[in-house]
Amino acid sequence: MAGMVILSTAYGIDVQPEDDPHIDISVKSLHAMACTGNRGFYLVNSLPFLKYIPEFFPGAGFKKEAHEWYKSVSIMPELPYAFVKRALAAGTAKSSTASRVLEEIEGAPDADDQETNGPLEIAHQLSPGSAGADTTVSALGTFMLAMTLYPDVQKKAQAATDAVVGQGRLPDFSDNIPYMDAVVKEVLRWRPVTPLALPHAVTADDIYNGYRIPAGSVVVGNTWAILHDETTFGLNTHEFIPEHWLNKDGEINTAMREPDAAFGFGRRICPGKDMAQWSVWICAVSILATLNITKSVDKRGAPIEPSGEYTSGLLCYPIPHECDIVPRSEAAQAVIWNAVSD
Ligand code: HEM
Repeated sequence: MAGMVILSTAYGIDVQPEDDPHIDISVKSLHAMACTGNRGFYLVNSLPFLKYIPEFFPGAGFKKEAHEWYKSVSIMPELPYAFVKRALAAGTAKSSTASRVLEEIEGAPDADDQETNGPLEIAHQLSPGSAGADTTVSALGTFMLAMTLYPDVQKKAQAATDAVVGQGRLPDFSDNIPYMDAVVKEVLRWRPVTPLALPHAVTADDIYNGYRIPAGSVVVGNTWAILHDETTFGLNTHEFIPEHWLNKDGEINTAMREPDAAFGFGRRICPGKDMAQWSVWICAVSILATLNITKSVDKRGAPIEPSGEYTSGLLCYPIPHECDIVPRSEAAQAVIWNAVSD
């Protein structure tokens, strides 16, 4: 779903339900980024001369991986770019970010300037749209985990949703449900998708807390620490508590420090952050309006506890867990059937 929304908005691509080449290549590339994005994950990050050792050398397995991953990461921007170019030429392109950018560039006076508008450069600038797919999937996985582990939060969120939406329809973006806004923010805070954000480089010499940071140094924003800081969020930051984001009137507290820390920092902050939060919001609120999520039970009737474990890397995903998902009522079931048959 996340990949479909992003590829359709960014490139006007209708994703195939199965074995879609754009999704496949994004999954492979994002896996590569997840494995390599954290600074220091590979020894070659700290000892750059290691990149010159031959591939057959003991301990040089990273070079083989790099070769494989390089292929997917290079194709990822080119594939959807070629799709849009073909569609524009054939007059079949749907309106998308890429089609609009390309049309604009083609009409510009310096359209032939390969230095600034080379196809690959454009493709690379557009490509990170795929960055949103896996990150959104991870956040939705965390949402399902939180709902399984925190039934009281689930009930509260359902009550808040019912009070606005009622029983006979699915929620939509016009529904103002601050508690659900807080649930989404808490999903991104409790288990941030990129706990160490993305490494940045310092552009000019700097001094911070008495430490000299020369230009060019790599700095890593500790998203996890920022989002678990009790001086900002109050107590129990290791628990899933949407109230961390609410003021005493039950509205989103707009005075929070670094409310978007889950999306990185500075000029390179995630440009898809609004789309991401609204994508997670509409999924979460639609799920809670119609379905109950509970822990599965084993043969003896004992609840199966989710491990709560995550993968490690640049992007972290919850390890899949068992849970039971059932319609909340016959009315909810009818709403689901109507939505599916539309
Ligand atoms: C829950 C979902 C998401 C999370 C947690 C997330 C998080 C991040 C983070 C931490 C960064 C690095 C920022 C930095 O360097 O400081 C980033 C970059 C980026 N994200 Fe997202 N993201 C999400 C969804 C999306 C979506 C939906 C899109 C696009 C539709 C998107 C597009 C991008 C792009 C293009 C960049 C690179 C920006 C740059 O380097 O200038 N992301 N994201």
